[in-house]
Amino acid sequence: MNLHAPKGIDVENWFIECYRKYKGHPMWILLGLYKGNYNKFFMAVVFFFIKHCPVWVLPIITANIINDITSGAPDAYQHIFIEAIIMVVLIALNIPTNYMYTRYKSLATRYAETGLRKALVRKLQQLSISYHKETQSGRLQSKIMRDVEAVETLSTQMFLSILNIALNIIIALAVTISKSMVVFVFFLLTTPIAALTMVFFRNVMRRRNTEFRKEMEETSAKVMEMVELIPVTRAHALEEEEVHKMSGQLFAVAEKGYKLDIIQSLFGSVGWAIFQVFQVVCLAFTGVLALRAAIQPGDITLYQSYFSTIVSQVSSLMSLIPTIAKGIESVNSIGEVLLEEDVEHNEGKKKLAGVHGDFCFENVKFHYNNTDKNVLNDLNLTVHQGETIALVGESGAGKSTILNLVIGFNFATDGKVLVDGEDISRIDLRSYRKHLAVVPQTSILFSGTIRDNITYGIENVSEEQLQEVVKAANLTDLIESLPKGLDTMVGEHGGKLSGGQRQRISIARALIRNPQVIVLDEATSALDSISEKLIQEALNNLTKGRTTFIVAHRLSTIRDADKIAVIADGHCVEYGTFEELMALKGEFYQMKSIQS
Ligand SMILES: Nc1ncnc2c1ncn2[C@@H]1O[C@H](COP(=O)(O)OP(=O)(O)OP(=O)(O)O)[C@@H](O)[C@H]1O
Repeated sequence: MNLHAPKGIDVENWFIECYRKYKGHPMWILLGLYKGNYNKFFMAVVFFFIKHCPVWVLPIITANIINDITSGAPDAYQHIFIEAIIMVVLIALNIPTNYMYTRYKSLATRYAETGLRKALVRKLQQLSISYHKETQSGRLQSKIMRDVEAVETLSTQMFLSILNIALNIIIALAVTISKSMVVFVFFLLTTPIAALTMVFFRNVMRRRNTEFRKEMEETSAKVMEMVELIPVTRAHALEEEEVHKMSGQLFAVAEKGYKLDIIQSLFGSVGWAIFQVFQVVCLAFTGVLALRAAIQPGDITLYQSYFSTIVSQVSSLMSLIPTIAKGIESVNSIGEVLLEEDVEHNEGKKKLAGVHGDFCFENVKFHYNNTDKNVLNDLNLTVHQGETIALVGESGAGKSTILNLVIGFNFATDGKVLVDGEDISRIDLRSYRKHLAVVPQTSILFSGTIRDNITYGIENVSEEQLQEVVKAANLTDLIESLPKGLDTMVGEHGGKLSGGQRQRISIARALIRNPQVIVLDEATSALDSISEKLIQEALNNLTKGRTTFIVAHRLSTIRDADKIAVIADGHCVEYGTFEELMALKGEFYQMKSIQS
């Protein structure tokens, strides 16, 4: 395939620059997206012109042939023969030129489409985690797929459909002017009325169609709900009531459908009839002109055909308006992401060759962007290399927020978080995170094999290394019980595995990176004692000798931790070992008593 980047252009950066440069001018942006591809568009236009020739030439040749017949000239046979040959050649040319037209058009638009999607994908990878938390993933997905497609449609409409329409109209009018000024004026007067009438009827039908579609969508949602509710309905013996409720909805759809059928048939036939009446008026008008010898009889078919072309092209042009509006909306919607400034900046910051694992929170204050309320308030905490610190506290106390500061997803709004004495906000986070592993509360697996999920992002992992990690994460029994072992597909989001198994794969993923720092948000879901033991052993292997931050829920984790920090009101209210805090008989002691 010849789908390659235009020479000398860094497409992804250019797209962002283009959006910045032409902000607020979607049509310029649209043009800019095709930089480097204009020659392909030009070629597409040339081939389009050739391929489309028969449409314009056929009415002329038909008229000429009729005129030849009616004139009874001696060389009429010869003329008919030559004109037929010209027509056949033009028709035959349509096949190769159509191929060339599609090829050039597709190469230009598909490349821009892919480039735009790639620029969006890269931008999503750069945007801050806060941005992603605040933005619905469905909306972002729709921008990458649907909006880019709408932009592609818009380009095709703007550069080719409109060109097609314009050429059709211009050529029809030009030929008409060259042959008869009277018919040209007739066209000018009647076409707008005919086209507007057609658009009016088309729009009414489209509106009715939309209403019907919405009713259908609502019905389908209700059917889904009914099916999901069947066990509850059955348990309460409410089957008849449900059938009654559903049948009301089904009749409502049927009624809307009936009205739609009637209106469509009525408006469809009225629209058709009006158009035909205009055609008849045109026929009668040109017929009278032919009778008065103002035009040749054969030209009647030519004008009939051009009149029909012009009216349908003008109404198509009007129908394009909603698609164009939707496309412009999509150009802007993509810009919202490409121009978003909430990105992680690493350029020029200190790159870390290694991480020792000492952390220090100095008077850290933190509030989320969308609120002024401090979640962390003068938090002070020191964690030494190799220590495991368990963060405990009530729900909403700020434990996960602390983990986010350790990962560098968020930064202190006041105070400092130091990593090996270096302010984390001055560190190139990509270099820092190479030495960090995160085990989230809900293990995130992707559809692929267990092996892919464990080695995610790491190349050249030896089989011995992998086996070691599998053993340390307590996965040996699970892997051996599967016919395909490590190469078993885990299903979408690891759906074929249990929660405990997914968690151990997450732990193995962390282990294989051999990190110096571990960030662990323990799962809150209850596990049976065997599962809990397997995970605890795996965790012990993982955290050994590494600085570990744990949001702890399990008694065993809290006991094993080197230090426990009790978080309340945004700061650390108690700090010490399990025994020390129990002896203190303070907040931690109370929490433990309630849990017990
Ligand atoms: N993105 C956000 N925007 C605004 N407020 C947030 C955001 N994320 C968390 N918060 C708020 O910050 C506070 C601390 O949340 P955090 O998730 O750190 O608590 P937690 O101690 O981890 O709670 P849990 O144990 O329930 O997970 C809560 O009041 C929460 O509502």
